[in-house]
Amino acid sequence: MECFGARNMTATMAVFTCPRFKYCNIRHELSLLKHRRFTSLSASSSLRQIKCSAKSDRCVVDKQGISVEDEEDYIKAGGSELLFVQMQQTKSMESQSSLSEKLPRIPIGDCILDLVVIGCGPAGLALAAESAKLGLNVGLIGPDLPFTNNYGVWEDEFIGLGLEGCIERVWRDTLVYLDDTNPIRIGRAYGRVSRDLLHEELLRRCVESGVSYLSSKVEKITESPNGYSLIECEGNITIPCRLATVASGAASGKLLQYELGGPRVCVQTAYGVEVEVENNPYDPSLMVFMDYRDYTKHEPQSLEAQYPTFLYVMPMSPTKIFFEETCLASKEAMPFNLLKTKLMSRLKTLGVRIIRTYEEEWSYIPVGGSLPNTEQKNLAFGAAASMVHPATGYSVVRSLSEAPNYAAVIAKILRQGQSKEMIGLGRHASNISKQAWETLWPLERKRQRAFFLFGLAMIVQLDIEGTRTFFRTFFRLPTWMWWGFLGSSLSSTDLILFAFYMFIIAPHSLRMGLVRHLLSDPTGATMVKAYLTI
Ligand SMILES: CC(C)=CCC/C(C)=C/C=C/C(C)=C/C=C/C(C)=C/C=C/C=C(C)/C=C/C=C(C)/C=C/C=C(\C)CCC=C(C)C
Repeated sequence: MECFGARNMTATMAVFTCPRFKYCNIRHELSLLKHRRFTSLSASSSLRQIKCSAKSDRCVVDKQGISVEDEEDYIKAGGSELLFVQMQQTKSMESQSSLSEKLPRIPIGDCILDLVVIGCGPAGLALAAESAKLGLNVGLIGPDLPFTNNYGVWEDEFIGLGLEGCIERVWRDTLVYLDDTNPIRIGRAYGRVSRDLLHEELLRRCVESGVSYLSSKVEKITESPNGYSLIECEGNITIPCRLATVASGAASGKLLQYELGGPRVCVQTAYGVEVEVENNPYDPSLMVFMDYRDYTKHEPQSLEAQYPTFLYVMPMSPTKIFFEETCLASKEAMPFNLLKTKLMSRLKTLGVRIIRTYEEEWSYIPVGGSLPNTEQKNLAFGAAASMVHPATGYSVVRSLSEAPNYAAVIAKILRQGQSKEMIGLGRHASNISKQAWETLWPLERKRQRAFFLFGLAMIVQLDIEGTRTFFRTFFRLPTWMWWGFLGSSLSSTDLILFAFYMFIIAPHSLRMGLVRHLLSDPTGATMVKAYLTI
């Protein structure tokens, strides 16, 4: 059982995670909470949260993405604003196999693993499997948790990864509504990933390639006198390895260092429900990527109006629908109760009547922020390596598609390192991780990211009308441009073309906004600098 604290938050604050909620013991959690002295939680609010947390899976980070497990230590370190990353409720994950049952246990003793991957989400499992396939002796460490997210993907991208078998539902076309007139037809099939099938598939790859596993939480990574990484886990277990890669999501700050003085972290927040409804107004054969129509007509000054949100709709059948009210990005996290209120009032105006709720989902995705410090020996992958697309919040496809190449580079540097160790240069060999970091974040990728961060900073300052104008222009770009933008496949040169194209087709107000933003926002100067760096 792990326990996390939070304060300065809205009514539903993060409390703890419970690996497999069926084993929860509420009394035990209460005493843990008291022990950890979460002074800012009143008894009644704790109780309410414990009840809901007994069915949830959450984790706390501060604004820098640092995982916080002991509030007192955190306050001593000068932290103040804690936020939770993600919370899932009322979901059934029983059908997913447990990693401990399927994978052999990491041998504890003198054995030195080639690579330890920390974190058992899609990025961690994919990297562990790909690395072991190349002959490395790979250990995976992290809590044995099921996948809880509802991932949505462009079908073509998942086919490209050979993972089409994990898509549970495909919509042949996708719509974007920006106003009450005709929706934009995207002309691209979208799919909902079955979290159970994806988990099974990635686990199967780990089993086949010989990954070993330890269900534990990593406390810290240190270095032994002979240059090995020591993965210190709870319960005084230490696993030695030649290289460690942290893939435990956005809250991995405790195990990694990030560049100082980078752009601030923004947040994508969403509240979703999978429900049985009456009067579904959406065509069940089409997925709605973004419905930015405003049904609530909030006062311009109201809090609701300050956060432009859209509805993301996946009709699973004519009556069973997944609705997610989403705030694409904001400087401060949009309170979840507000997202829920917005969703319910939108559905009411649409005439949708909920007759049964199957699932509820809260999603918190930090976007933007700093890159990991690429001088450090420990590597990172997935959200821990800042691989989340800053302007969309998507990351799974990028992690899955980059895993084979990243694994190949890790295997190569470990082989090079091995020959140096053999001739006695082990400890003095130059930082063997540098090549891997450069594979993940070469200059070209940094330029692209600087461009995305500029776009993100632009989006977060737009009001609802500005947002609609922005996306009306974005979706009028040539298809290859906006497809490539969303899939992070445009080169930095393509992105310049993209910017000029967008500028040319944009209405006057947006053009002025783009130029103003370029000249006045710090991300504009950073982007120009990144483009000029060779
Ligand atoms: C659970 C989970 C995992 C999740 C859930 C949540 C959700 C539902 C989500 C969803 C999401 C979405 C849908 C998203 C989407 C997104 C998008 C579409 C985005 C887009 C973006 C765009 C952008 C940013 C753009 C940009 C642009 C730019 C930057 C431009 C620029 C230009 C310029 C600069 C110009 C200049 C010129 C001269 C000066 C001449």
